[in-house]
Amino acid sequence: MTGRFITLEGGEGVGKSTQSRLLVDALNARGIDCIATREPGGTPGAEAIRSLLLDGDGFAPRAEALLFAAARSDHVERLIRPALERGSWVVCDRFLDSSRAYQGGAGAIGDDGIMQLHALGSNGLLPDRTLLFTLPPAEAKARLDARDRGVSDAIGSRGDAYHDDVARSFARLAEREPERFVTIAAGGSPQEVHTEVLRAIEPLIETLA
Ligand SMILES: Nc1ncnc2c1ncn2[C@@H]1O[C@H](COP(=O)(O)OP(=O)(O)OP(=O)(O)O)[C@@H](O)[C@H]1O
Ligand SMILES: Cc1cn([C@H]2C[C@H](O)[C@@H](COP(=O)(O)O)O2)c(=O)[nH]c1=O
Repeated sequence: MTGRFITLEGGEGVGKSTQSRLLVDALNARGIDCIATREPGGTPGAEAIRSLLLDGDGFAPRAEALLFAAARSDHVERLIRPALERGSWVVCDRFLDSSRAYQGGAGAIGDDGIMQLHALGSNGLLPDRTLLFTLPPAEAKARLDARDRGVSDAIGSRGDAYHDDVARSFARLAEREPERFVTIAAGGSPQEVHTEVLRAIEPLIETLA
């Protein structure tokens, strides 16, 4: 029996980490073995790459895309695939679609380039369901200001035009793959958004019955 692989995607500060925690707790409460993880990160090597990518001065565009793909490769091989193979569900805060939106669409690499890296690095693993959270930029900014008090990392600190492009790229991906993506308006309370998350995941839970 293989587990299910769920990813949470969207721009900065839309509530992915909050919803990841609520979802994992809800699945565990239903008796479904489930782990939470994140990208870039999730294994010691990938967390080390995360620090290089986000805490330093940044990289040239191709090096940046390769580093995200390398972190993902280690994460998939050492954590995600083994968990799925033993039947555990995996909830991942960001995955491939972040690379497609940030480095592919908004960056210089393009979608084909990101997908080639993913085919080589992670054998093309795709999630069973991807939840795309959307929020007007001003609301996301207010949440980030309250959380981070003006401090942001090497990618979060890119300008509004870049982040607008990221949001458009995510929307295009969701439009192209409606069988995998569910878009969720993230402007309600955490509990209201969580209700929509459960609605989106219910079909996967029903496959267990
Ligand atoms: N539905 C919500 N309503 C109001 N505030 C929220 C909501 N969801 C999350 N927050 C708050 O907004 C901030 C950002 O949320 P969170 O860290 O979950 O977002 P994120 O998408 O994971 O951010 P990042 O892209 O930086 O990783 C946090 O302080 C969190 O407590
Ligand atoms: C996986 C992934 C992430 N990013 C960017 C998006 C964010 O700016 C950071 C991650 O920070 P968070 O607080 O954990 O959301 O990294 C990216 O550009 N490409 C990717 O593949």
